[in-house]
Amino acid sequence: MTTPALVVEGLCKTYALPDGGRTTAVDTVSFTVPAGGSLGIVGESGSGKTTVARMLVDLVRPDAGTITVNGRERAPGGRGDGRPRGPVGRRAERLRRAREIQIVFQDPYVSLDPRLTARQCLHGALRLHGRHQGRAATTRVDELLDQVGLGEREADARPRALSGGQCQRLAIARALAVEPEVLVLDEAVAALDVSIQAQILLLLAEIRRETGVALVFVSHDLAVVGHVTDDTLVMRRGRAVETGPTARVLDAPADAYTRLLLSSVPREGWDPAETVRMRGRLTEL
Ligand SMILES: Nc1ncnc2c1ncn2[C@@H]1O[C@H](COP(=O)(O)OP(=O)(O)OP(=O)(O)O)[C@@H](O)[C@H]1O
Repeated sequence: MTTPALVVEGLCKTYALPDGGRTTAVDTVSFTVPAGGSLGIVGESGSGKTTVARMLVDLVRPDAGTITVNGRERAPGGRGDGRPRGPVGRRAERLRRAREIQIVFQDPYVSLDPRLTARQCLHGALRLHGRHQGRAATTRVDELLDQVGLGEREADARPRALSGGQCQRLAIARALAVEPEVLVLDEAVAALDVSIQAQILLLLAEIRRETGVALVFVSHDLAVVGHVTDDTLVMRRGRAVETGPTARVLDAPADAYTRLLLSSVPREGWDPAETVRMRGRLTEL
């Protein structure tokens, strides 16, 4: 059997509250993404999706649990194998971990450097990770631009001269420049028009096929997750309430909360009052 791209076991996170108490954001969440697989993490606002995504890329330190990429366990907080390191060693370890898992956020205008053209941004990522140099780097940048569908004009434009969809393509190319094992997309199409969303979703499916990168797709939008993932994990109040093949979870949800999420999506003959009633029954549980 091939080693899974990502194994997450018993991930927990609580945050301090101003009154001195703590709130549980993520409670014992576990999942596996096979090599080249794609997992959707869905749930309403506040269910803990972003906290999971941020723990995967070292932006939030888990209280407990393990994250294993391609059979190699990531120690919490980027400590690597636990050996003492100087600043150079710590930087090398940080970069090594970044090459395992990359993330694309909702707002590319915030995550991209406004001073750099698309081409400069990609050259910078290759240089930082020592991926390619000289002519090989130029060729690789052209390949990446082509892979995400950015042309000559966009290549020499800065983010403010690009549309939201083009910026998101650039953010995806920058993540791919690092050749990660796992790509996390945190609400990566949420801010885009529906037609642009569709283009980015198709692009991600193509990239997965071509590169074999495993995807973790965090979204509040069940329709989006339905298009790009093999498996879906549903989160409620920090816990995984249901997980399984996406088609099964969306067509025959086993959990009442998943049924509520599905019933909240407007469609022909939709009855919002029934959704409100379902929510009322669920909060009593
Ligand atoms: N830095 C923080 N300090 C305190 N509480 C936090 C912090 N970050 C998140 N939380 C709380 O943790 C819970 C989970 O938040 P999280 O952002 O992970 O949820 P989410 O499902 O991604 O929601 P959204 O889609 O709105 O981003 C929420 O109750 C939130 O208020």
